[in-house]
Amino acid sequence: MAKKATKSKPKPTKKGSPFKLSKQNKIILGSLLILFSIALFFSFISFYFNWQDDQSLLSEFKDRNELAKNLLNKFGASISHFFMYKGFGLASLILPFLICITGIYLFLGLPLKALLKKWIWGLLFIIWISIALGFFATTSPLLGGLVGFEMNDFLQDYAGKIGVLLLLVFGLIFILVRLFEVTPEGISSFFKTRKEAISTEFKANQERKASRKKEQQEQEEEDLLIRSLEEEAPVIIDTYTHKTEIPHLEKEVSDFEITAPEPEETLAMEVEHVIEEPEEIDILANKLVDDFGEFDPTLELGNYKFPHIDLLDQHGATGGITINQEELEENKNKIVETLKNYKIGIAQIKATIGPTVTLYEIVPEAGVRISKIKNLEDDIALSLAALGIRIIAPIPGKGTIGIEVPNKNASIVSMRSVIASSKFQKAEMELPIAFGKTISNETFVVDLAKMPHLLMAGATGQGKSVGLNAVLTSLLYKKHPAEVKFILVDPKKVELTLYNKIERHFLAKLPDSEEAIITDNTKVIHTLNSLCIEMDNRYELLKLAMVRNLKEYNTKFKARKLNPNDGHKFLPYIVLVIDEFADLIMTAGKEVETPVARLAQLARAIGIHLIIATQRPSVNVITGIIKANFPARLAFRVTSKIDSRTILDTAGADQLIGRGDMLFTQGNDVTRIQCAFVDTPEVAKIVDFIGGQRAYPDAHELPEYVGEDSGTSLDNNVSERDAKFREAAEVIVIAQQGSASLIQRKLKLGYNRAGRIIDQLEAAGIVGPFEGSKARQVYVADMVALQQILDNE
Ligand SMILES: Nc1ncnc2c1ncn2[C@@H]1O[C@H](COP(=O)(O)OP(=O)(O)OP(=O)(O)O)[C@@H](O)[C@H]1O
Repeated sequence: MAKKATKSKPKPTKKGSPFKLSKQNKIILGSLLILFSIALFFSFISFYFNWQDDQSLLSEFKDRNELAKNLLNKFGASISHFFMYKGFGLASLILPFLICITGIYLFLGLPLKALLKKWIWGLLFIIWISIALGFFATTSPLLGGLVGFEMNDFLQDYAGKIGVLLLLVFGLIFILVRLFEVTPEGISSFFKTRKEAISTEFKANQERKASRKKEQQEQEEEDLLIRSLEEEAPVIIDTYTHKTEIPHLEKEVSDFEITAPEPEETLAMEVEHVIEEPEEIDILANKLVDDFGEFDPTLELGNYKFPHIDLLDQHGATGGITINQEELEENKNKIVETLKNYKIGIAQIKATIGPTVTLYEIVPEAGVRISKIKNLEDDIALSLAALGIRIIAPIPGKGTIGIEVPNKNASIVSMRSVIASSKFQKAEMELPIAFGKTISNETFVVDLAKMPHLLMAGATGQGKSVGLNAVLTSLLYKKHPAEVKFILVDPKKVELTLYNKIERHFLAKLPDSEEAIITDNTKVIHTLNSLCIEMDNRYELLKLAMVRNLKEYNTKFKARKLNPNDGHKFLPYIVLVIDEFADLIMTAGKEVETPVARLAQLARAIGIHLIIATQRPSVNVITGIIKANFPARLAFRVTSKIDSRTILDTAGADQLIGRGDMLFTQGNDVTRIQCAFVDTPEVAKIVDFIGGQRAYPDAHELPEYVGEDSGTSLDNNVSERDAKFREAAEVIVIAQQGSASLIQRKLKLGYNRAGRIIDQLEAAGIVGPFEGSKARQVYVADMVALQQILDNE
């Protein structure tokens, strides 16, 4: 039967299991099972009364003249004979119940998972009862059935009667403890509750008696009062009589209190396990999924084709790394020689050849102190006379010392090779990024969603832009336009312009902006604030959906458990890429830092990830608050040790050789990677390929952000002046230099606000008009004059 049902399931959904039934089939199968179980039940019952008469007919099943006495005739007699006589005896009666419950579950479309447990327990019960009946009711073997009889026979041959009895007791304990969760505490608390119930009942009885007695007395008093009234006696006497009676009653009550049970020291609690009922919403969602399949966010661009690997070039690196034995030998000798000069003996040396550098792993002789080698780092590098030597003493978790020496002929790691690698292709990550290859020539793939934000730094010309392109290319190769959106900030205006072609596929922008790629500072501030609004909105949606992160939210939405009418929608990941972050921080200061820090702190759960690149990794660009929220850092070659420390918290990035040689850290370990190379024409080919396909009507729209009024009026309106106006005026007059950046620096203000204050100073006649690249003229000579002007206003 079940087989039939499984065959009738041509579900188009991607993930649906082949055993899934449609709603209609479930109702049909469910009702069939319910009716079958009823038939089974009646045949079993009837079998007990008629089995002796019907037994002779079993062999004459086909003979239509012979009729069985079983309520379901020959069918009933045969099936009962099979289950009750040849099977489990009386215990078989559980079977119709199990079948009936299965039918009900199917009929109502309840989740079938819970059934499995019922069946397992049901079958265990059947076996136990059958053996128990076989054991105890030896005179009527029909009770235990053939199975019960044979099993007993078998077990008794090996364990004897006592053994089987003990086995049965154990089975009973097992069932009671596991199924009914009976515990010694539970039993004692059951008896205690019974005891309590009895004593409460007893107490209540006594109280009832007492109150009846009291009522009687009151009645008598009343009668007395009426009588006394009739006799015109003073009322007060009766009140007294009334009162004196009360202590007597109270005493009686307090007598009962002695019989009450003492309070228990430990209160045993029975925990009732509730079988989870499917929620109304789940039933509806299951029905929707049954009828329409899971929600597919990619459906709108159902024909979208992912870029193919041939869009990327080989860059001549077809044969992988070529090993130059001579070079290896030469370097080894140099290392041994150099260390010998410093009286460091080597016990063992091993080389791992990477695409750009070779790692020589050294085990020093016993007794050599690692700190000695560490102190000699610079001298060793000098003696080896090669650029880009990095000494790792010791290699974390290995107990060896590593010396990385650049190869004479570095091989390019092509983007094509890392994209084609099985590690990337099979990566089960939300936002997989193939950065390049490690020193041991393994493809290095990480999940941006787990990072969750990335800080990139490197001096100019060391491969930062190529690195950014590698990140974007990885995501373009793996993600559908519905799943991820980019926000690209490119103050240099040239690096990321290419991506304009995929605006309507992959980019997100502010509602009123024309260009999706952001190049000016005001727009960046608006976009960052808009992203903060998006973040808050997403958190609200997550809260409503009662989930903790974007992945759970989208899974729930795909399973149609969230109603789009309540504002729910499929939420794509948003990746914000900011190139030249230093430039932005210098011009916009806190106005950029605050939203970036806020996003970095909070946006991880809701799928907004930040990638920030900067040429100058100085502390005023990568401030403490930003650094603290960017655990993943990527350093290309930088110019100084200090820069390396700022970005990685350790030296080393200053020792890199450039051209995509980089260090990546996501916590403690620092990994040296050769960044995959993807050239601009390749990126152009990829974006052309994607851009040439059908797109969404517009770029993904971010929420609208209404910024502070940036309009500048030259009205000298004192009441509308900025709160920092006076301080700014003092700064300008003291410095005798009318520049907005001075105000920005001294008062730690954002670009916009400083600009507004300068305009107000101009309106107040303190500074002159804008003069291009020169600073404005200051019209007030000193603080006294300024004081006068401001006081006269
Ligand atoms: N992974 C790499 N493999 C091989 N060569 C590379 C790699 N990355 C960069 N290069 C070389 O270095 C040059 C400069 O790289 P890139 O333009 O990425 O530098 P940059 O750090 O972005 O510079 P800027 O900050 O001035 O924009 C490239 O033109 C390329 O020749």
